Amino acid sequence: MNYLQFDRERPLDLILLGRVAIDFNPLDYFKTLAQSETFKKYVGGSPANIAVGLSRLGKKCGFFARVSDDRFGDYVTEYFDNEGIDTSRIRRCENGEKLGLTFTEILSENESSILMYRNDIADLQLDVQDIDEAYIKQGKALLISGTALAASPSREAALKAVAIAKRTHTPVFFDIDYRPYNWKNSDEIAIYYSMVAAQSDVILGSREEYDLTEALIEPGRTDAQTAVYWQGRGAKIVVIKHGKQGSTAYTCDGNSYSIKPFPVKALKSFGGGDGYASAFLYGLFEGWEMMDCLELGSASASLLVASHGCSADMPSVEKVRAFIAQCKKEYGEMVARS
Ligand SMILES: Nc1ncnc2c1ncn2[C@@H]1O[C@H](COP(=O)(O)OP(=O)(O)O)[C@@H](O)[C@H]1O
Ligand SMILES: O=C(O)C[C@@H](O)[C@H](O)C(=O)COP(=O)(O)O
Repeated sequence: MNYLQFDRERPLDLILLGRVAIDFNPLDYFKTLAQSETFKKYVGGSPANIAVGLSRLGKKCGFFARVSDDRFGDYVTEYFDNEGIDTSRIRRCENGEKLGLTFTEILSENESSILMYRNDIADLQLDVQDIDEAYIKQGKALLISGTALAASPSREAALKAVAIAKRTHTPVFFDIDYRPYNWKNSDEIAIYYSMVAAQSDVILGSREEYDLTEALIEPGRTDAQTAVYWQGRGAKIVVIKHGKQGSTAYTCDGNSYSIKPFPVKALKSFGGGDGYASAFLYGLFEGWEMMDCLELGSASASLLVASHGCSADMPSVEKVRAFIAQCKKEYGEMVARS
């Protein structure tokens, strides 16, 4: 069943709004951040990773962002150009704001953490004037990354993009993407997350992220209650992720579909969410059955947690399919589905 109607005439598949940043992942991992001495640089930022992921899967992405007016701004923009992402709406900051830097710590395969440098941050300078209807009308869907709601002027820019998307019948995807940095308090998180969730067609988040979103409405909901509530406000698909336990997609016809991670030797515990989102959304654009969307998402997530990078390790469709086939051969057809 197709839960979403995409206008196939529009040239861009997904337009994303949010941060483009830089990750520094330790090459001498399984040590503390203090002990690690050598880091590899990658383009990062959850929505940037998703854009790269979707591009590698063959979809055309555009991006609303502000980046620093320096060599790192050049670096991320050139990287996007090389990946085939449209950078016509990526603008430079005018007052010296800097790109976000994320240093990661990989202590063991399931103990990772991230340390973000986000003061005077470029991505939150996205302005209402950067958002134009003509561009949004070129996209089959718009993705809002929740961190863009943390402060003005990016907050208003994101809300303007959602308003235009609604008016132009552009489906809205909301990746809640909670990062504690830059938020002032939990009330603001709940207010702005719930405002965008109520206008979204697809919502993706962890249980913790839905708890933050629902804090002023009704704390302590179950996953099923969460799904029913947002579907009552128009969501067609509500995806709730539980890390290594797997994830469930609740669809507006009252069904739910669950998937588990594909078995893999993990290297780190971050990056899975972005691999998952890009491959799951790819399946939606292709009009696949929900279980097939989840399977591709979960398999891509497994490949990402087994990789050193995030953006740089986003797989092609062929690579994910080969991985799924290999797992089914080794563990049986129902691997991840049972
Ligand atoms: N150790 C792991 N092995 C395999 N897959 C994993 C592992 N940890 C997470 N994943 C996959 O990554 C997905 C997203 O992870 P999760 O922690 O829920 O979100 P996020 O990365 O956005 O915080 C999970 O639904 C799962 O498919
Ligand atoms: O989102 C960021 O700004 C940092 C990411 O690039 C980072 O690599 C990461 O944490 C990925 O997160 P996840 O996919 O949500 O686990």
